[in-house]
Amino acid sequence: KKVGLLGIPFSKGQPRGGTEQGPQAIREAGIVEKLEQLGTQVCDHGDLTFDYIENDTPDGNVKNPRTVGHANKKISKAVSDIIYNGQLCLNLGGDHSMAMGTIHGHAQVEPDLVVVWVDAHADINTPLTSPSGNIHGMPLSFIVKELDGYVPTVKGFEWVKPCLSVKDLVYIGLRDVDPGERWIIEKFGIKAFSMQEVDKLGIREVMEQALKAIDPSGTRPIHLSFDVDALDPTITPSTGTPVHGGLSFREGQYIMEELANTGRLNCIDVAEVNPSLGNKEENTLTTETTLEVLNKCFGQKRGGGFPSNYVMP
Ligand SMILES: N[C@@H](CC/C=C/[B-](O)(O)O)C(=O)O
Ligand SMILES: [Mn+2]
Ligand SMILES: [Mn+2]
Repeated sequence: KKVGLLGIPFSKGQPRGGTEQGPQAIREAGIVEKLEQLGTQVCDHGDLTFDYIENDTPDGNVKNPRTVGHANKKISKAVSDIIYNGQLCLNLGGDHSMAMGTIHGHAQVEPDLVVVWVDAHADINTPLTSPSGNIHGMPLSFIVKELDGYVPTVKGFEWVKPCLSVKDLVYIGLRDVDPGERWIIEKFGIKAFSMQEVDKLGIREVMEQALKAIDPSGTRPIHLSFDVDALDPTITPSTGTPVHGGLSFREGQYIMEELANTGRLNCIDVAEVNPSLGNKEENTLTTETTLEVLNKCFGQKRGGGFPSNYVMP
């Protein structure tokens, strides 16, 4: 499958500038070359450009609503087109508010998708439960059908059609979940493997149970939304909301290897890389770690490999 690469240089879902430099940092780390080395054809769709709405005052406590809403409408369209063209859509963010658009867009073409959300955070606060008003903590609440009655209309989001059921969502890596989010997870029985379950069960068992929970028949398209802050901050320091006790480099790679093995990864978000946070080596560490984890989605094997045309000298 060809990979359609889409840059989403966006930061208005949270207050720290810098995630708009995420796509460039991941590109400069060599993502295209790496994919091509793995024998994957890459169609680089470039970076989206966004309109910053003038005096975008908060709606309730929701910050930058029109700018974020408008951006995600554009993201949704762009992702729909890439998926419609049969490409594996690789979205380079940008803050995690982008996932409202990427999942919405993916679902327009593949409504039977399931979502694997790898993150320290649940990102399912509603505008009324959010402690910060930052939309990168709310993307799922706008698109989950069962939350329709709990999410007030927000200026700029009139276009959003809830497109995901709670039974088609699974979390891996949670360790900083707000009360409203925990209530939603329990009330709707959302499958959630926090770092406690990762420690208790081990990553192999977590992946087995996670995939069985959302896709027991092993047939559905998978949307991976990967927030780099799911990994331990010692290996991805340049991110806006770091939380200690994260996934190890090996656990991160294992998750991606197991998702790649399904052969049904159709859309991947890489969110919350913020090159403006941390120093040069922390930036390099963050993007190199991200690439080393991400390349396992595309067939990079820790056991090694050789090109199909390899001739032993
Ligand atoms: N739960 C917090 C933190 C949100 C974190 C968002 B992130 O996962 O995309 O980094 C909030 O709602 O403000
Ligand atoms: Mn996060
Ligand atoms: Mn997130």
